[in-house]
Amino acid sequence: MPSKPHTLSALGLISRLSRAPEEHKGHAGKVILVGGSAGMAGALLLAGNACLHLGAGWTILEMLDPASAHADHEQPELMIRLANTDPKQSLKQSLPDVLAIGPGLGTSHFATQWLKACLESEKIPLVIDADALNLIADSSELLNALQLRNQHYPGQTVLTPHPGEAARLLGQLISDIQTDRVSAVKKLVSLTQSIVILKGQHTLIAAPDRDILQCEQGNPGMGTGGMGDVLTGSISAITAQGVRHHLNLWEASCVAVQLHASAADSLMQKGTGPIGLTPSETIIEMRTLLNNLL
Ligand SMILES: NC(=O)C1=CN([C@@H]2O[C@H](COP(=O)(O)OP(=O)(O)OC[C@H]3O[C@@H](n4cnc5c(N)ncnc54)[C@H](OP(=O)(O)O)[C@@H]3O)[C@@H](O)[C@H]2O)[C@@H](O)CC1
Ligand SMILES: Nc1ncnc2c1ncn2[C@@H]1O[C@H](COP(=O)(O)OP(=O)(O)O)[C@@H](O)[C@H]1O
Repeated sequence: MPSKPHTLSALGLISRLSRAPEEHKGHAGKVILVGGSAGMAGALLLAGNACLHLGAGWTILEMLDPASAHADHEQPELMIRLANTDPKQSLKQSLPDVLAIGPGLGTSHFATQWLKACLESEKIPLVIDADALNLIADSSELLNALQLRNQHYPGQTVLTPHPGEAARLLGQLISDIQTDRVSAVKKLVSLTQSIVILKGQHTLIAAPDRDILQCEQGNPGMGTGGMGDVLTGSISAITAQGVRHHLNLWEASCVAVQLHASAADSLMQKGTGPIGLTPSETIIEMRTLLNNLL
């Protein structure tokens, strides 16, 4: 991998998501997103809303918090259910095209069981975010399971750490990560053998045997809780459509990162931000940009 990253330029791939007249929801794929423990249901709802608005055929939320596991009247399209106490069995029955775990997941024993089941799941794309990354940082058993998954199914797992999560994974300080982000993303790839999206200003995307790419879009208006959850839902939706529209997880991740940051820039140009720019507004702007680029 060269030390100077190339510029991310992935929006041209969006035309592959164009829909033929006969297509139905089965062609857009089924996504299961796991997270939403007590007090953090919003994180999973944001990821779910992004997934729905970016085009997944079915969006299913496995919500860990019983008090939040009910239909959302604002967004009844989301299939929200209480996370099953037998995650392995649940995943076997649901047959998702894409799995994502982390937004608002927490670090409970139940959260760990779900993460284990996701890491041991069959060969489907897996997005790992937020607390799921923190759990891996704290457990050599989970890290081994992640490495093993990548040995069996290379290119099927993407991690989306912000600098805080990256620091925990590498056992470094956030300041070390930010001083040399290219070196940090290389270390994360080497440690996990995954596709890695190191978020923050000038997000980096890297993977084994690929050039490192740097996103030139984005702005500090994106510094609002929930913005990363939107990215997780977006990667999942684009990957799910990619299964039948010839976009792999790497390509879908590149598209989602650039679309996410470009939507935030577009909103800022219109005066919706940087101050007060919300993740929910960003989802709707991403949908508009995506449809304009088909
Ligand atoms: N509506 C909801 O329910 C929401 C729920 N959420 C859920 O909350 C859970 C906790 O997740 P979290 O990310 O808020 O806290 P955490 O992992 O402790 O890291 C924060 C620290 O990391 C750093 N840092 C981050 N970005 C950085 C950057 N660009 N550049 C540099 N540093 C950066 C920074 O450290 P500092 O610089 O302050 O030392 C910051 O303080 C998780 O499950 C999540 O899904 C959220 O999604 C929000 C919406
Ligand atoms: N100054 C910035 N410039 C560009 N992008 C930013 C900036 N600050 C935050 N972002 C982006 O916003 C998102 C924040 O994600 P994250 O920290 O995981 O949020 P949360 O955990 O609250 O959902 C990431 O995509 C990150 O790249």
